[in-house]
Amino acid sequence: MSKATDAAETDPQGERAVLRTDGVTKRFGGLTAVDDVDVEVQNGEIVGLIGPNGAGKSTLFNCITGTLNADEGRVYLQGQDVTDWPEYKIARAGLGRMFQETRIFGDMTVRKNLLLAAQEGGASVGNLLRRPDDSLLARTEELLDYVDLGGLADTRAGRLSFGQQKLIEFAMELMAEPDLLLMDEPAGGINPAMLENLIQYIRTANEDEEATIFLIEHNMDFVMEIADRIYVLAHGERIAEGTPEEIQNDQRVLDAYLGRE
Ligand SMILES: Nc1ncnc2c1ncn2[C@@H]1O[C@H](COP(=O)(O)OP(=O)(O)OP(=O)(O)O)[C@@H](O)[C@H]1O
Repeated sequence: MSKATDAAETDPQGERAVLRTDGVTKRFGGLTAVDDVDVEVQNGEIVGLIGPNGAGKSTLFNCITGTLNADEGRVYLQGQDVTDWPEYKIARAGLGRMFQETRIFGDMTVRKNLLLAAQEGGASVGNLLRRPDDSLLARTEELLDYVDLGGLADTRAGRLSFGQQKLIEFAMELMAEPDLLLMDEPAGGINPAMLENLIQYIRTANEDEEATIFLIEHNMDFVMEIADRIYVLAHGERIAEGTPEEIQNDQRVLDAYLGRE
């Protein structure tokens, strides 16, 4: 491969960013669901993505993961241009995604679910080779302890509550040691009493596991408490970026939520 080709496949600007999108645009027929959006997530950050219903948040996530092809713009993961890569290859390059619904195997034990996740995750193929089985099992226990579910390793996953299943799913994602974890409404459907715990679990993973996290969230209290920085989309456009405090005091954001644009 020539030097020139190499250069074209790397991020010309944000080498330090785990994720950078440059002018990502996605249209569905006449509707521009994501309009020229730039976002950047640095290593170790927890970044929120908010906006009213239909703002384009999920579509932007889908363009990042390769579930959808952007019509315009580029997506860089760890400085590498992954825009035209298939979804599985982007996942293997270190991008994890946690959906609102869980993908747990209900008939299997919690431990088995975690071990399977380690095998599935792209980065973890290498991990499996590097890690002896014992250490993979130890890792399972460690992650279950993180989310205070250590006692449930031998329980059938289908017997757990929705909130517990979400925590298992979170632990499953961490098994693959992603460079970046995209989370789709982690607080959705979680019992309000458990929300503080969830914030703590995500923070611990961020600090101890160096998990970099980009999350869509409708629960404002939750996202304001957990995020280092927040991006706001409305009608596909990025209308604001800043700390939770800046975002809460941004008139454009208030207007967008009140439908006053
Ligand atoms: N596959 C699709 N085909 C046609 N239109 C779509 C498709 N996916 C999304 N849209 C439209 O694109 C716009 C953005 O949708 P998207 O789901 O990305 O918004 P969102 O911010 O995630 O919304 P919500 O918070 O309600 O989940 C909406 O108007 C939606 O109807």
